[in-house]
Amino acid sequence: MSEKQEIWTVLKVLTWTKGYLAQKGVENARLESEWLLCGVLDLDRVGLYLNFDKPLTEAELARLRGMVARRARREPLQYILGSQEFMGLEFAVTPAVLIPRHDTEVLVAEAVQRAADGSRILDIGVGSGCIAIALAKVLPRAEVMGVEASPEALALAEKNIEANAVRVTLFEGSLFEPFPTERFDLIVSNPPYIPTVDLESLQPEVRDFEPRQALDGGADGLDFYRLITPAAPSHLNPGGWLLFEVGIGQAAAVKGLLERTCVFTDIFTARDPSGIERVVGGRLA
Ligand SMILES: C[S@@+](CC[C@H](N)C(=O)[O-])C[C@H]1O[C@@H](n2cnc3c(N)ncnc32)[C@H](O)[C@@H]1O
Repeated sequence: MSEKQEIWTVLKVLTWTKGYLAQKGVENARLESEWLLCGVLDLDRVGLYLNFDKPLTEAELARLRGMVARRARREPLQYILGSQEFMGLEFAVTPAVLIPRHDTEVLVAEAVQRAADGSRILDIGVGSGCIAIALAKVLPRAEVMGVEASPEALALAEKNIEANAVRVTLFEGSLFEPFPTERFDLIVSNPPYIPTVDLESLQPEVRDFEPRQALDGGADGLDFYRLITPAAPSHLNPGGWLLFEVGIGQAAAVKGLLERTCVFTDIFTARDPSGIERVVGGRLA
């Protein structure tokens, strides 16, 4: 987009942006360009299509240029636009939190099936708050709590709780630290689970922008499952459930961790829409 007096219509900008982002290695460059333009013009995609002939103002072009430059550096679209949809809810996101993934909706769905409306629920590693907030929305009488080690993530999760008008209580700390004697009916966690050696080969959007603290699961990616699983029984009510999201190829190992405690029954795995075993859970006997 040069500075000279050219008329930059929505369609022309869209075509240019798509080509530029594709050249920079951005997948789905056309769709992402549409989302960026929607963000700048405050339109939905239908509105964008209906305004293909509309020229952008200088201010709109300047704003778009900034956003396109960020995306070309492979910053995730969601950080640029500042939000991500999850379970039909809107979540503010910043580089302080992992961007909620649709695969994580499987964990929420499995949790909802096992919770009662009055359940006491703990989400370990709340991040943006997507899991805890979705659970509180579906189970409005549940007592939902979340623990998070990052104060910046906690501050954002608080905003998302308010914006989604749910009741979730947050605690700063590591794993069960804020709850020495508390027991829950359901403990859920999508912990960091990327093996440390794999971090450098992640796509740039993840490797260079999402928080390490949300990704690094230790040498084999299983550190958090090893910490949480043996500690969970003393924080669960009898019959209470422990449910994890797991990374690709980790389900068998995490299932093994639950089995080795000898106190979990009804151990199960659940697949995401791509057929990958994404959730592992068990019930305290
Ligand atoms: C994979 S992210 C999941 C975030 C969110 N629950 C989601 O599903 O999108 C893991 C989260 O755990 C947090 N975390 C890392 N170590 C922790 C610890 N020791 N105690 C509590 N939270 C921790 C990270 O800061 C991050 O927000």
